[in-house]
Amino acid sequence: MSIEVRDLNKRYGHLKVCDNLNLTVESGELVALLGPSGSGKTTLLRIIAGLDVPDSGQVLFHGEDATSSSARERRVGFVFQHYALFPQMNIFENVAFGLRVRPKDTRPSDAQIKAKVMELLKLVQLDWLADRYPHQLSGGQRQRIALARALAVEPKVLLLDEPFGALDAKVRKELRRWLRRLHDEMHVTSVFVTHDQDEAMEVSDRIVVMNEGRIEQVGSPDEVYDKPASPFVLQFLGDVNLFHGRSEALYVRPHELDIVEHAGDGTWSATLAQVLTLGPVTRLELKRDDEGTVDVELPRARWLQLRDTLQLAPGQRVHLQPRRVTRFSEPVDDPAALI
Ligand SMILES: Nc1ncnc2c1ncn2[C@@H]1O[C@H](COP(=O)(O)OP(=O)(O)OP(=O)(O)O)[C@@H](O)[C@H]1O
Repeated sequence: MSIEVRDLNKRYGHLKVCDNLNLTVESGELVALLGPSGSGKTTLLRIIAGLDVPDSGQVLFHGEDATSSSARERRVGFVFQHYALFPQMNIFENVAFGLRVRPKDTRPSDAQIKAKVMELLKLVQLDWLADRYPHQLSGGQRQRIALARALAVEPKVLLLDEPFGALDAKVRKELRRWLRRLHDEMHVTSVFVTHDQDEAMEVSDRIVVMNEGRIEQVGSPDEVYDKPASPFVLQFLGDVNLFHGRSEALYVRPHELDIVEHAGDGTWSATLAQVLTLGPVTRLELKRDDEGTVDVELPRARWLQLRDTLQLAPGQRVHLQPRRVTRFSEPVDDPAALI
């Protein structure tokens, strides 16, 4: 089931939350809506779901106008950040719920419901928890059950709003990989809201980067990272150093800078201020002559080699060689304000 959004607009008072959005999600794709808080991701997701009505524009499901059809008619499944499982029902009944409340003529038999629920619980690898109650599960397990429950009614489209937002970093990471694998097995067209660029990069086929109600760029994780369409995208997808050229802004990511022994064409000079070891990576903070700072990230082995050969220590002058520079002609006054 493909999804198409055409010329979509939505305002809350004076605030344009969806500003003429156009987007196509292909059948079977997993797409992330990525952007800072307030950029309109959830509103767009809710409009796709049929939970919110746009001021103008259309939502098409499989080429057919669905703008005025209800969430139920659209057959979408949801998973939210704080998905409330029914506390008084055990896990089996939570997953079975959507099937049990179907009208009589389309409701499966008890045996069919049992088979379907157990199949889904196996799919999310939690069939051994069928008799437990939600409060007896960890947060990560609850989100997996929430997903099984959403899938029970065989949705044509799966919509996930920060589904792992409330979980700790390690569990989030595990669930991301797990969601990717699950999607590869199921191929349900899925749209996934996140403000976490690593999550979007790791899970999705394509990323839609949003900012202030507009779509800044749509592309594969590699495309948006390697060929950002705007300074906003570049800065939102990771740390970056900004240098001002004559008529352009030059951006270099910390890991795209190296330290070299001699000044040369295209090198910059700065003073080493701090050295921080972050596992396999060493992060250097340097002071520029214009009072700004530059961050450099080196593999730890490279740092140790440089430190020993160049006798590097805080206070020392060093030469920086960028491996890659991204240029935008628009000068940006305050890049921090964009994030
Ligand atoms: N029902 C509403 N009434 C008024 N304003 C709203 C309503 N829903 C959302 N907004 C505003 O619209 C803007 C976009 O909200 P939305 O939830 O879509 O953003 P988001 O990108 O999902 O942000 P977050 O990551 O914080 O959830 C915000 O400024 C929000 O305050």
